[in-house]
Amino acid sequence: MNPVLQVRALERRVGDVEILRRISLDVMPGEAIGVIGPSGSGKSSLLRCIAGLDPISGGDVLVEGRTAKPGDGAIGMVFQQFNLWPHLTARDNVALALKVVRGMPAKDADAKAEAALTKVGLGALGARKPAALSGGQQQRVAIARTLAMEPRVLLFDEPTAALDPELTTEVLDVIRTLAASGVTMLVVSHEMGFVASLSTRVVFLDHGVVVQAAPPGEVFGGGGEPRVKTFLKTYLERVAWTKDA
Ligand SMILES: Nc1ncnc2c1ncn2[C@@H]1O[C@H](COP(=O)(O)OP(=O)(O)OP(=O)(O)O)[C@@H](O)[C@H]1O
Repeated sequence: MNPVLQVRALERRVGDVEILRRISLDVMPGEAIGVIGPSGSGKSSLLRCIAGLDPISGGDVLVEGRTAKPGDGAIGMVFQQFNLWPHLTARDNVALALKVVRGMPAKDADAKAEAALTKVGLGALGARKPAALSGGQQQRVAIARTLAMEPRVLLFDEPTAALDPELTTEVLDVIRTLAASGVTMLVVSHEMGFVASLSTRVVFLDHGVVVQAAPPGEVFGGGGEPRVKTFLKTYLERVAWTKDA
């Protein structure tokens, strides 16, 4: 089997700051890669470079063996902010790019939008505008919008960071369902339990370098690199402190 996504010696520099340093990663079809690491380690930058949103200074990003180009639809990205059009219904938000970018006839685009909304559990709410949806539902519309474009790889950058804790579960459940159905994805998240249960592999970044890329059992089960262990220890202490507070 060939990798869907190949990241080869990817570098990103801004001025003399090295944000990503020769990152290489092959992602096989159906893999769910959890990307973790300290704040500022380069997680968002990695996803943005893969999606073609940030310019790269060196290396390659290949999707199914071809250089990915921004806007070719091979890679889809879901952000922390949902970025929905407030004046459009959920269905129209999902259908817009299909009509405008893909030139799909309105009837087909609407049917595809309905199917994508159903996949994220919002089949009944397509006629609502964002203001009439919860934050979790709005993020699910954003996921449906990306799914409708049928990308080969789906990137999630902190998809629940803007949500109240009680609304994160529904979004994480949708991502879990997509992963279980074989969608190839990379997920940046600070929710370690979620990353541990979702990922086929976990990539730990620090200072723009991949410190460890291994199955979650290895990374979270005490087999981690020293830097990873320190990070997880601090994370667990913070979670325990938050629970006690
Ligand atoms: N356009 C830019 N110009 C200069 N520095 C940048 C730029 N974009 C990102 N950086 C720096 O690159 C580093 C990595 O940033 P990035 O947002 O990718 O980290 P992150 O791991 O996603 O952090 P967080 O977990 O806090 O979201 C940070 O030190 C950041 O300040």
